[in-house]
Amino acid sequence: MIRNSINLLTKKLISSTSCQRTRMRCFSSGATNLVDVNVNDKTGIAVVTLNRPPVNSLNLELLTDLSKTLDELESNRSKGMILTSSSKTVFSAGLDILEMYNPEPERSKAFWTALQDVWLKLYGSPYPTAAAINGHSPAGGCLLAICCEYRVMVNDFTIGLNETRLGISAPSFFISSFRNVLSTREAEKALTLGTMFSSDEALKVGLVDEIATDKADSINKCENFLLEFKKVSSMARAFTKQSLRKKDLEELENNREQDLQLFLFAINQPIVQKGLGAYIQSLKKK
Ligand SMILES: CC/C=C\C/C=C\C/C=C\CC/C=C/CC(=O)SCCNC(=O)CCNC(=O)[C@H](O)C(C)(C)COP(=O)(O)OP(=O)(O)OC[C@H]1O[C@@H](n2cnc3c(N)ncnc32)[C@H](O)[C@@H]1OP(=O)(O)O
Repeated sequence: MIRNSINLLTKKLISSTSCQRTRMRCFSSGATNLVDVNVNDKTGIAVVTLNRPPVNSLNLELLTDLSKTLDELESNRSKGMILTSSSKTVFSAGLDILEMYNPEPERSKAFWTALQDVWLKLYGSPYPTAAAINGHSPAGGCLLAICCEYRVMVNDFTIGLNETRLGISAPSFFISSFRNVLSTREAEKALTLGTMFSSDEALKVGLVDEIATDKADSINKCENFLLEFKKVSSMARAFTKQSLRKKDLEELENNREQDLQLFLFAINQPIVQKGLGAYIQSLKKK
């Protein structure tokens, strides 16, 4: 994937004049409506909205749609992407726990592979990315946000990688993108404690970059961030970002099968199944 991106950057260099003239058109993410894409014709910035009520939990279908969307943005030479949610209170509840409970082997494999794909494409995207976090963002929800280069969070919600609170360790690619945002010290403290930060705490520690009053304000602030790149060569920008993230990206790319087997092994442990069952019940009893 990194090689593909570098090839793409080289092609961009060769045809940079015509690229700059290209204007992006609206497109849909595919057959379902789990991801809505809205491209601003004037700025070329795409607002990508997760749309899987009630809490945007990331199941195979949502991840597959998101992955396709990221492919389309890259092939359309997107000017930038803002990731947000159609829910009023939840950005994303993280991985769909039902994908891990009583797992069906082939589906679990496809599910984790789709998550790996999304992470590689979002974390390594050549176009600039920002998250308008308009609701709670635990675990896999936080993962999507930290893959982006900038985060604006609406007040009064929570965000964090809380896996240890659920009795598991965050997978290594979750950890590497978290450490890309926070200092190693802050990341270690938050990951081991499974801290869920309030919007204000997240701002203080640097997990988010700005606070917004509502969704529209968060999108507006993300857009302002992305528009700053108008002054910067898109190729130089993308190359710099990918160079900084290269080690993390290669770490997963070179160990995808091992990472998959670790996930399959973990979810197939009886003790994990028992814990997942209890957790699902606790969410339903709320
Ligand atoms: C838990 C994992 C344990 C073990 C796995 C073991 C090994 C696996 C190895 C590696 C993978 C590890 C990686 C994990 C990363 C993850 O992302 S795990 C998911 C973690 N997410 C959460 O813990 C969030 C749980 N949800 C909430 O806290 C709240 O729902 C939330 C604050 C997001 C919203 O609150 P609220 O608006 O009040 O909504 P409800 O709580 O009432 O929920 C509405 C319905 O949605 C269902 N639901 C909520 N979250 C999930 C989810 N993540 N997956 C599936 N379903 C979810 C909830 O049950 C309600 O359903 P109902 O309407 O009652 O049928």
